[in-house]
Amino acid sequence: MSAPLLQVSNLVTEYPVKGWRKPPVRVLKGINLDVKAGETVGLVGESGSGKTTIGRAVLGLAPVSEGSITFNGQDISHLSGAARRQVSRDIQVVFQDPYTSLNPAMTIADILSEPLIVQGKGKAEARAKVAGLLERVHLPADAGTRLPREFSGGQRQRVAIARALAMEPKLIVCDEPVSALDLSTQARVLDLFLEIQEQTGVAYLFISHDLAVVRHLSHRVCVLYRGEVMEMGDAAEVTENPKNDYTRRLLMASPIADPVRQRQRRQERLAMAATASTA
Ligand SMILES: Nc1ncnc2c1ncn2[C@@H]1O[C@H](COP(=O)(O)OP(=O)(O)OP(=O)(O)O)[C@@H](O)[C@H]1O
Repeated sequence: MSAPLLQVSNLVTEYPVKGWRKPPVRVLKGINLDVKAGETVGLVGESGSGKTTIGRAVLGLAPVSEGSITFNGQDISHLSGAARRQVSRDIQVVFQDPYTSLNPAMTIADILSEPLIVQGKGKAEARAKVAGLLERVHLPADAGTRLPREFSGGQRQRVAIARALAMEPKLIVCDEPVSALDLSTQARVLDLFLEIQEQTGVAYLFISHDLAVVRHLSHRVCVLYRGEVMEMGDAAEVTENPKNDYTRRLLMASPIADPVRQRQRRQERLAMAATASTA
C-alpha cells in the first residue's frame, strides 16, 4: 500500500503558561492520524478538544513539541523560512469565517492572483488563471472585478476555496468551513468540496464539530476528546457503529435529519439514562 500523504505521529503540542515556573499546558497528547492522497479525513470533537490545533500544527502554525508530522515523505515538523514556504504551496487552508478571511480592500481577482504572484508567477499568467478558478467554484466571470463585501457568506467561502485551489495543493485543511453558513448554503458548499475532490484528487483534513457534516464528506473519521484520539476509522462505521463511549455520546448529541433514526436515538438515550440511574 502507498505511504500516506500526511502522517501525524505521536503529536504533542504544548503551550507556555504565563507565570513563574508554571508548567506548559499540553493541548495535544500524542495524536496519531493519517490522510491518504485524494482522501477526506474528518476531525470531530467538542469545543476545545484540539481539532484546530492539529490543523494549525499541520500548517506549521502550532508547535510540534513531541512526535512528528510527515507530508509526502518529508518531515515537516520543524520547518521554517523557504522550506516551509515550499510546503505551504501543497498544503492550503480554508478557514471558518468568510467575512474576515478575505482582505476587504482587494478585488476578488487580486485576492486570487496574489498567492500566484508571491510564488513567482508573472502578473499576466496569474490573472489568466483567475477566470478558471472562478469557474471551478461556480462564480460568475465578472466576480473578479468586485470586492468581498459585494458577496454573500457562501460566495465568499467559494472565493476562499478558489484561493486555496490557486496553488494546486495536494491537501487542504478545512477548519469549520461551513459552520458560519446557513443550512442550504452549507449543503451547496459541501457539494462543491466533493466536486473539487473528484476533479482534482485533492485530500482534505476536514475539521468540524458537526458529525452530520463530517459524515457527508469524509472517507474516514477521527474522533478527538481532550487532546486525544478516541477512535479513527471508516466514516460509516464510526458514525453508525461507534466502538468508543465518547463517540456514542457525541453521536447522541448531534442532530440527524432522518425522523426514524431520530426516534431510535431518543429511545437509545432514554435507555442509557435508565441504565445509568439504576447503576
Ligand atoms: N495559543 C494557545 N495558547 C494556549 N492554549 C491554547 C492556544 N490555542 C489553543 N489553546 C487551547 O488548546 C485547547 C484546544 O483548542 P482548539 O482550538 O484546538 O480546540 P477545538 O477542538 O478546535 O475547539 P473549537 O471547536 O472550539 O474551535 C483549548 O483548551 C484551547 O484553549
